[in-house]
Amino acid sequence: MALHSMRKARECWNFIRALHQGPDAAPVPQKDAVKRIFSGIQPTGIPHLGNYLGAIESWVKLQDEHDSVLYSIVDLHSITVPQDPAILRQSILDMTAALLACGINPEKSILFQQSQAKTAKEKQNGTVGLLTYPVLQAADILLYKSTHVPVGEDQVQHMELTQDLAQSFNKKYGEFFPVPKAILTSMKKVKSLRDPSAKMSKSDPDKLATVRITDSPEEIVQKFRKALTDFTSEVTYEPASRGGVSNLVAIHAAVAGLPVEEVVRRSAGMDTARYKLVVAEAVIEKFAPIKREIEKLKMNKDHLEKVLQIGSAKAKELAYPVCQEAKKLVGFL
Ligand SMILES: Nc1ncnc2c1ncn2[C@@H]1O[C@H](COP(=O)(O)OC(=O)[C@@H](N)Cc2c[nH]c3ccccc23)[C@@H](O)[C@H]1O
Repeated sequence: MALHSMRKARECWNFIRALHQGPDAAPVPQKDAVKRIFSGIQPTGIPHLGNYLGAIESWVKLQDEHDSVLYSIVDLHSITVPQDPAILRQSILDMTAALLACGINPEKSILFQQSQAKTAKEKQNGTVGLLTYPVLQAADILLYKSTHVPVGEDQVQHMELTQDLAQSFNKKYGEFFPVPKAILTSMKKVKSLRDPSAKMSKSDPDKLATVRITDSPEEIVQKFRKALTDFTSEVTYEPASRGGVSNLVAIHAAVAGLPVEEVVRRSAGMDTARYKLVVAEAVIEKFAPIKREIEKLKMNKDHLEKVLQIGSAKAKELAYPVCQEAKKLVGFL
């Protein structure tokens, strides 16, 4: 999300807030609410290492640890750039297959399609929330009274706006929305393989920068072989001064499930050229079963559609009373 859009959204919110200035309700301290986990991913393209280590892997753990967990395939967010309808439709199913293959279990969490889980009434009320990306994201989160949002570092600004919106609403109408907290993993910012100062991203024009879950072993080896490091051949973990090799160490530790120190210890005496192949091998091993499962799931379109239909209906059920109560508080109902 470009910074200027973020600023615009904040300006927009301040404007809305100014319009609504009236006698403020007394601030009520937040109670310990039931925990509700919520997160989302855009259906554009195959998830990459950053999505996986920064978000999806922790989503899988969280569904085991908490009772109320929702994951949204945020198709409404994806149309901020032009999308071919047939490709978008397919991408939503592909993302469903990828998330299921990564371990998202619809018995443990609600996996749903954002556009299908908006209540009918809300659609008619089409607000600024549907027009500005960060405000729509805040609406996603607040609509389910979410308390915790597992995301990568790039979403922190959006979380701050969401917190602002929740607090402002509560200040005016009394405690209603929990102020949601971001949950960040140790891999909150997986770096580009070609530029360790930038995050790994789906839209990177340099195809070698981003490792996708479904890349072939050959592609993965090629991408790591070409990963930008420095002129020191030793493998160390010094993110501030050796961003490239440290990113490889962090990825290696995460996919192998080992502490960074252990990974560094095991690579003693190895040069970075050889180490890149070790990391590539670890990533190939991690993604191989997921890749196989994606291929299997993609053959069963009916199943994928069913999962989304059921998930979207459940999400809608949770959203409806929140939406109604919010409308009552505001005076729409
Ligand atoms: N290089 C990286 N390193 C670590 N984590 C990363 C990296 N790249 C991506 N991520 C994380 O992956 C998740 C999905 O990314 P999206 O860009 O689809 O994510 C997005 O575009 C959101 N705006 C989607 C969204 C819409 N509504 C929401 C409500 C709650 C949470 C998220 C959403 C994210 O957690 C993202 O932080």
